[in-house]
Amino acid sequence: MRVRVEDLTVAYNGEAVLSGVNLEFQGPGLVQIIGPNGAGKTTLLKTILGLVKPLRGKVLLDGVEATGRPEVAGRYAGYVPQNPSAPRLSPITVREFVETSLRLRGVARAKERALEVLGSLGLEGEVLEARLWELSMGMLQRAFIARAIASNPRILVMDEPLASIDPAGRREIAGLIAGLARERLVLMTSHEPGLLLGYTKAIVIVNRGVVASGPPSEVYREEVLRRVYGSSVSRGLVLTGEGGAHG
Ligand SMILES: Nc1ncnc2c1ncn2[C@@H]1O[C@H](COP(=O)(O)OP(=O)(O)OP(=O)(O)O)[C@@H](O)[C@H]1O
Repeated sequence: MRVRVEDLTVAYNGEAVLSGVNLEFQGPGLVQIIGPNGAGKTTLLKTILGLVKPLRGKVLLDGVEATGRPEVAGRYAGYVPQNPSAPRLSPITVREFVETSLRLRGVARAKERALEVLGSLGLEGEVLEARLWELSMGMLQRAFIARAIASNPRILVMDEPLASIDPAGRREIAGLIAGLARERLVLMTSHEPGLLLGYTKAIVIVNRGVVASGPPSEVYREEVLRRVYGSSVSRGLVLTGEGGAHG
């Protein structure tokens, strides 16, 4: 479980949003990608997943080139997108959501596997037959995590999984993420890195490029953060993770 990004430059409509990005992560463990709004965090994740094709550079997942190739990246990495949502009134149930994704991948015993993975995330009993769109944000996040890990990818990519969830639910999801990162490489973006700091092996600060990358003790320091966030650090939004700095 290794992610390597080499000399990545990504542009939208001719304007670079990430330039000269070089990163390497080895799992298992949790990597938190932080940075101001519009810094390019989601773009970095989508490029790692092959969903965005860079102008220049390479993405290697376990040594296999996945640049601009979501069908290759999808064999190595599961993805929980930002603000997961289900179309209102859609009839799909929680169980079907995960089971269908496994069937599409040709996984045998899809129903059993779906129930197993949903159960491991605390989704069981009546909730399995609830419509996806009826779930609370915390439950919906769990269903999307279940779908992302159901086929056992070695890498899990999550885009702001703690956003839009109430504080109690956020602590529960943070606990789940810490557990998931024991067995796989988890890359997540966050505006609240403080909540999982004790479980984090590396922090990457992105601001249209990589500003800093390394263990929290080296990177998650006021003097480094102040360069990127300016005064919001002194208001405690970033250092404590308790603020409302959502994007
Ligand atoms: N599909 C797109 N087409 C054009 N511009 C885009 C596209 N996606 C993102 N951008 C722009 O690229 C920049 C980086 O966006 P990105 O979503 O990667 O940032 P982010 O760090 O994830 O932000 P946030 O914390 O607000 O979610 C922003 O200026 C955004 O407006």
